[in-house]
Amino acid sequence: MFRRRFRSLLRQAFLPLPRPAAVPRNAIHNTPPPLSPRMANSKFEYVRLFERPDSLLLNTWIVVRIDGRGFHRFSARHGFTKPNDQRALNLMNAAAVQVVKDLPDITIAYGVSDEFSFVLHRATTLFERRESKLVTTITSTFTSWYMYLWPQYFPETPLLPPLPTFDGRAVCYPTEGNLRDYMSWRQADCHINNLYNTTFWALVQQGGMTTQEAEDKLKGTLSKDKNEILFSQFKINYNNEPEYFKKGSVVFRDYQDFEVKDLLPQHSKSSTSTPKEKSNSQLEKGKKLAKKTPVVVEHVDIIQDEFWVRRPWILGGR
Ligand SMILES: Nc1nc2c(ncn2[C@@H]2O[C@H](COP(=O)(O)OP(=O)(O)OP(=O)(O)O)[C@@H](O)[C@H]2O)c(=O)[nH]1
Ligand SMILES: [Mg+2]
Ligand SMILES: [Mg+2]
Repeated sequence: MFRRRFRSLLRQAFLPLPRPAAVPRNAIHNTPPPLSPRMANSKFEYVRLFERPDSLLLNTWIVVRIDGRGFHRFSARHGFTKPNDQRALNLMNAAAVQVVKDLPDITIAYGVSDEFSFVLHRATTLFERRESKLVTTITSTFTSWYMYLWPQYFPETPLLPPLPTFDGRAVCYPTEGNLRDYMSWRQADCHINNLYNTTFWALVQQGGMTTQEAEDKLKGTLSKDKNEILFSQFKINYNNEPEYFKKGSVVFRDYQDFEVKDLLPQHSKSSTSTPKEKSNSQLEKGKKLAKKTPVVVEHVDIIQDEFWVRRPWILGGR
């Protein structure tokens, strides 16, 4: 009796693991599968089983951030002025405006240096929220426009290889608070880098230091120290530096007040305050309105509440 049970346990322990249902034998052994009515197109179609679904989590804010590849070298090769090249920043902004115009689901974008973050509304269903499709579309649309618009912004400077390319990534933020913190993080980074770069290049260009000497001087300094160096040595009041450089660039649709009511969720008159589902015609109307609304670029604070409170459609629409 005991021996029989022991044998059966032993048998069970060595039973082969069940094969995962989704991966057919032919996918592993590279032999053509038997044709089934569902795979009637060609014997090769089974290779689709290797593709993985990559839809981003529902009901989360999607941020696609693109960043220039090797722009340290690219900017030197094309003679960008230091620390900020107005033409280069204008070109980045112009390309970003085209991306926002092309994709109405982008509610806001923020750019600094060689990067841009594009925010897709948490309700978006664009490309079924497929990560690779969103990231590659936004990145390549931006890159194409950057190349196309180059001569307008650098009429005297031909574009030289290696041509500009951008990488892209998507991150989902589950709450409005997380998204606001992300945007604040990028803008705070802009301020920190700009203060550093402004002081660094003042020491080099006006103070006659080598880049190594300037780097050594700034090592371990705080913001107030850099402000002090700028003011005492170069009579530069950092607060008076252009907002463009201090705040970066915020790109968004500038709706008029009377249009905003069409964009925000309507609350039903019943006791519950759940927003009503929008009908298809309302959604279409919203899309049309988005298409004809000007996309603007501003250099304003997005860390404090004011920007968001004054533009409720950015986070509240849909
Ligand atoms: N002179 C000048 N350089 C700029 C300007 N904007 C961006 N850059 C350069 O672009 C670089 C962007 O930094 P990163 O994105 O961290 O570095 P990267 O060289 O692009 O390298 P990867 O992004 O890792 O490929 C800066 O360090 C600058 O060298 C500008 O307005 N003027
Ligand atoms: Mg870069
Ligand atoms: Mg960068």
